[in-house]
Amino acid sequence: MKDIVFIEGLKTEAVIGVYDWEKAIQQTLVFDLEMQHDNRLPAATDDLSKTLDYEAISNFITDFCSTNVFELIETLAEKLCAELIETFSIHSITMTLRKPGAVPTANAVGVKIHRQK
Ligand SMILES: Nc1nc2c(c(=O)[nH]1)N=C([C@H](O)[C@@H](O)CO)CN2
Repeated sequence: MKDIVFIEGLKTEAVIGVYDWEKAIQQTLVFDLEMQHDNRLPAATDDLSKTLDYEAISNFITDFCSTNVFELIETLAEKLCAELIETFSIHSITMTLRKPGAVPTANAVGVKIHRQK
């Protein structure tokens, strides 16, 4: 089963970073998510409650980022994936997390993880 629900380019603000100056500011993070989900049941029933609600998940991510402080983006990605899997009963997630301001000479830096229930 290869169906997915995805979220692309979700921008959030977070206090994140290893250096002291980073602990006093908000920085932009950008998320891409691919979540495995059998889309046949929601399609057959036309019922939002049978699918992964990308709006609810986006709001959850935004809220998580604004209420948690970490040094590494690895830690944020790991803990957020665990919470999403538990809260929304997600079978598996591939999460790409970019920190656009971190290395001005790079197009993008970040992490990509895949986690399963
Ligand atoms: N693999 C990582 N490398 C770095 C991280 C990180 O979270 N994961 N963080 C930093 C600093 O916080 C950086 O973003 C400041 O510009 C450096 N390397």
